[in-house]
Amino acid sequence: MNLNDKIYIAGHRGMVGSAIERQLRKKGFQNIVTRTSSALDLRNQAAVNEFFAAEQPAYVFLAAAKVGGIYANNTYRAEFLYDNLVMETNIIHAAYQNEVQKLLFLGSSCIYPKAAPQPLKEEYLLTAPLEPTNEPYAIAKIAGIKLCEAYRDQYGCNFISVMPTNLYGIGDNYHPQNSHVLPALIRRFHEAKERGDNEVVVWGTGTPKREFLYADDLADACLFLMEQYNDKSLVNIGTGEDLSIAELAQLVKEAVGFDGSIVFDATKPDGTLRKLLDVSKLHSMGWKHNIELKEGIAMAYADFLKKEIQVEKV
Ligand SMILES: NC(=O)C1=CN([C@@H]2O[C@H](COP(=O)(O)OP(=O)(O)OC[C@H]3O[C@@H](n4cnc5c(N)ncnc54)[C@H](OP(=O)(O)O)[C@@H]3O)[C@@H](O)[C@H]2O)C=CC1
Ligand SMILES: C[C@H]1O[C@H](OP(=O)(O)OP(=O)(O)OC[C@H]2O[C@@H](n3cnc4c(=O)[nH]c(N)nc43)[C@H](O)[C@@H]2O)[C@@H](O)[C@@H](O)C1=O
Repeated sequence: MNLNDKIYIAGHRGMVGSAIERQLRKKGFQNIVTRTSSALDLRNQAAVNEFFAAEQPAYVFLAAAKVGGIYANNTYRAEFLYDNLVMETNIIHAAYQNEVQKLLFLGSSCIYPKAAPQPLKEEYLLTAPLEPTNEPYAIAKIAGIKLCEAYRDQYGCNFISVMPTNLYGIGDNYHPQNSHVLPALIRRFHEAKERGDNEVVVWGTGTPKREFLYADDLADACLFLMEQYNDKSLVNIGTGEDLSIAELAQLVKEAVGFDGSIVFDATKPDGTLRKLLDVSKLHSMGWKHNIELKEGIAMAYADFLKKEIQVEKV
């Protein structure tokens, strides 16, 4: 990518899109095109075609999606399938028609089979059934991967797919039900501390294990791959380290400074028991994450507090 190339970030207001924009601007890229979802609904094929024809971006980061945690995925199953299928299909087809030089598609670690061996290697895709709570989202993401592969095979498009692990960071979604576990726990422990509660409820048994990557590290890896990687096969992006939800809850409790106890609500779903990514492919290319979990949680909590103060002021 040259510094004056036109780059479109789909989903630039989201946690990942905004981190990609920060990284690009830090490196001196200025010719960045963005649209909010109200200015351009990416489910509208005619509007997407019109946008690409007018703007003619050279590079595309596809970070727009319907995103959420285990409850949202399991509840809004139709939206997670429909919105994601339509958005990625519209963008990938328009990128082909308008001769975009390179496109990076963001998938997710949930595309791998529920019972796959750990750590999850890229070649485990489509080898066994998926986790039921997020099957619609995973099917949409797998379709996105297959679109990138098919447009490469048939038309020679340089479209690549990356599979991030669970992410967190600046601008995360703190919705009490729809968010992912890390922002949900930051909010729940913080509110419990403010109210002086004795306990905090954590969903599930606490035994599932998850891997967490700070969004700015993910953005750095996306830029690295946009510059360096031109192959058909997917690339996992993570830290290669995981911990149990009970251990994560303890870390968040300490970061927030909550004194009470943690209780587990086993009536809530655990989801996949483990989904640790094998990141040896990315490491062998020379990329490794920078921000460790404890430091990242402290930064995410600081961002949460800043937003909470802003909301109080309005
Ligand atoms: N968060 C995570 O833990 C993980 C995320 N990912 C992937 O990373 C990518 C980004 O996720 P993340 O940043 O967390 O998600 P966010 O929910 O923070 O951001 C999603 C973005 O998508 C845009 N968007 C949603 N619907 C539409 C629409 N109909 N038309 C136009 N834009 C739309 C939103 O735009 P606007 O703000 O303008 O409404 C928003 O900026 C996704 O592909 C996700 O699947 C992968 C693994 C884990
Ligand atoms: C990124 C990834 O995100 C989703 O998958 P997930 O990894 O299961 O995501 P999660 O963050 O919501 O939960 C992780 C674990 O944590 C537990 N848990 C405890 N307490 C809370 C809690 O308060 N909220 C949430 N959400 N989970 C909680 C929860 O029960 C589960 O065991 C996918 O649907 C899919 O979209 C995807 O790709």
